[in-house]
Amino acid sequence: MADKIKDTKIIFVVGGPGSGKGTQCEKVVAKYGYTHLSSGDLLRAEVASGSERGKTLQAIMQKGELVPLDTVLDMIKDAMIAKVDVSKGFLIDGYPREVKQGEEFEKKIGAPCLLLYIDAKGETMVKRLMKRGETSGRADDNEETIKKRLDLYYKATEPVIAFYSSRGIVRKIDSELPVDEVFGHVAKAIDGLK
Ligand SMILES: Nc1ncnc2c1ncn2[C@H]1C[C@H](O)[C@@H](COP(=O)(O)OP(=O)(O)O)O1
Ligand SMILES: [Mg+2]
Repeated sequence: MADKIKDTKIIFVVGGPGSGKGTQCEKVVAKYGYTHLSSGDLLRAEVASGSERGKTLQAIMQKGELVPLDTVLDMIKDAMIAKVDVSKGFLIDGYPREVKQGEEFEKKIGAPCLLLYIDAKGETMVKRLMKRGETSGRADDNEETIKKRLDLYYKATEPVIAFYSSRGIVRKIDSELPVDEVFGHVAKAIDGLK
């Protein structure tokens, strides 16, 4: 795993809930053929499977809390292993949620070459999530859980950005702009990779 991963780009996509991570990742997949792994989507798939593990996860996610570190990391790692032979790069969307998750990822998988920091204002994220909640069917897209997710984002995830900034791999993307303009900046950051 470690050997194969060495030649594959790993990009962390970090931002608050509703900032537009998933939207931008889809566009990166279309243009660059990277593999998009959303930690939230992986977890929701586990919930949908109806497994015992899924039931435990659902209760945690419904409260807007973080699921245990090892669970998410194992799921991401399995998904990466499944794709490593055919993948030009990996977009790790919504992970790390806290500095410790980043450290564990690097120990078990590898180092990111870029962190895309998808940045939107708190009020913008709430607005987008409330709108998404009308159709997403996501148990956590409701006002009460959104508030908890935002609080946790500011407390746990913003330190992740500071942590990787010191390494010089963070590109801050203004996600208040229209989707295509945001993507213009995302593409520039990816094109800048060696
Ligand atoms: N730049 C942008 N302008 C307007 N709406 C946007 C946007 N980026 C995303 N959205 C919309 C699409 C979704 O309904 C909602 C949340 O986007 P998302 O990609 O699902 O966010 P995330 O994956 O970060 O939670 O906001
Ligand atoms: Mg998402």
